[in-house]
Amino acid sequence: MLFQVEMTVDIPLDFDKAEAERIKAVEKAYSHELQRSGEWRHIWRVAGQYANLSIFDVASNERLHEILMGLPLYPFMTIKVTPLCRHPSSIRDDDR
Ligand SMILES: O=C(O)CC1=CCC(=O)O1
Repeated sequence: MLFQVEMTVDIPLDFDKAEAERIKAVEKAYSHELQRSGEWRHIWRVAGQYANLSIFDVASNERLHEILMGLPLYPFMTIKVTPLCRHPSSIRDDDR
């Protein structure tokens, strides 16, 4: 099942800088692991914003929920999820 997920990050300006950098490093490792497994298929920076547009390919809604709840930056994020399905004009074999 494919989902577009937009994550917008908002870390308060007075939040401890070293702790923020630590959380971002853990977030990066978490993301890398899921990208290697294939569940986090794409991640793009939204130009001009501390936000990303990502594509997830997961087995269920519950699995997506589990992944998003596990994001180390989750407490600082606004998340928008859009379910996707194959477009009839797509020529890509992996657009399921
Ligand atoms: O910087 C972001 O957009 C938040 C984020 C998600 C995965 C990651 O490595 O950073």
